[in-house]
Amino acid sequence: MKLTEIVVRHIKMPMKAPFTTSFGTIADKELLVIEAKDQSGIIGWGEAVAFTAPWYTEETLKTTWHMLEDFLIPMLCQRDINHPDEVSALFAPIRRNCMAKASIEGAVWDIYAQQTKQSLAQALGGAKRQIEVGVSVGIQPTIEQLLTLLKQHIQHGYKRVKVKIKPGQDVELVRAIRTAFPKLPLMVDANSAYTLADIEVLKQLDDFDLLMIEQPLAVDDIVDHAKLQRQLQTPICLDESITSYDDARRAIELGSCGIINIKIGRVGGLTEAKRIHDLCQTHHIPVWCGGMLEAGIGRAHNIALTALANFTLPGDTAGSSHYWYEDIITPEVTVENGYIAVPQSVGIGYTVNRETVERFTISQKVYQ
Ligand SMILES: O=C(O)CCC(=O)C1=CC=C[C@@H](O)[C@@H]1C(=O)O
Ligand SMILES: [Mg+2]
Repeated sequence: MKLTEIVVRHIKMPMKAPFTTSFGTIADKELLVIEAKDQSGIIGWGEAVAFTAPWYTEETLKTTWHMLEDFLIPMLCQRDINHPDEVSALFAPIRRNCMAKASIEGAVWDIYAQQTKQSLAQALGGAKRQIEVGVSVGIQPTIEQLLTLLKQHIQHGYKRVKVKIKPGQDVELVRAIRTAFPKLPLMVDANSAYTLADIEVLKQLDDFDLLMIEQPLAVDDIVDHAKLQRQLQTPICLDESITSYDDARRAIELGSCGIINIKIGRVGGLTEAKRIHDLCQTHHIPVWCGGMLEAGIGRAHNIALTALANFTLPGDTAGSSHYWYEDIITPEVTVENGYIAVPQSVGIGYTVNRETVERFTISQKVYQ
């Protein structure tokens, strides 16, 4: 395939409920929609998931667009590609900027799946017909509001719930949840809010039968994560620390985690996500698919990836209506009894609704 035209659209979508973390609140999600066309007219879709500020990783929506415009699109446009795996090899000389790379690589995978008349899940090697999903809950103003929300999610059938913790809002918060929901499959995400000095607090979390503790320590500290894991019974799940196959390899070798959260954007694309999945499978490390409050295109990519066998834990890919009044794909992603059906039609398996995308578009640019 040869990409002959790429359209980048900056869109802004109002969220049904703002998502609050210790770094701030996202009330409207801004993202880039990537539309790539090959020489035969097939269109593939990708989504750039970086936030507008660099608190989760160093990338932002603006840096993503800069990387696409000045480096990645010129490297890719008009070049002959036999398989999407070649894209990450082509981008290898560019350091990091994983979300920028993943956005356009995802569109190439979509085109490839259509060319080879497979669903994206099949093209990746995924055989699951349905995937188990959980939900991630942002910080709530009070514990009562959090418990009310959790009750709704449990009634909705989500297979597990993830809540945010930070120093001062941890042990007692988890105790309150456990008291209200003794059997709830529950995990916590700290987004790097702790250091090894907090080990006594983190050890107390072992009392609550948590599925895992996500990213307790610094992003670049797999050594301290290994020290912490040796003292905890609860598995550590790494999120921000894993941006590549090699990060995962080192973390596994050191014993820094028992579980890995794979986000396609964070690791630079579907090819790298699949490599990390395969590596973890070999080492008996279960994985699950993280979320970046994706619109429908990113959500479709997450679903396809999760169809791979070692995604044995429910991910954060909740249904479209959990986030959006209106998603940009038809049909929207729906969850039934905690499952999403993996589309079997060719490509991402959902149709991008151009009218909706245009309504949400702030600016756009065409590259040839
Ligand atoms: O997409 C979702 O619903 C999951 C969102 C989510 O939990 C996160 C998204 C981005 C940054 C974090 O706050 C958090 C995470 O770390 O996984
Ligand atoms: Mg996380």
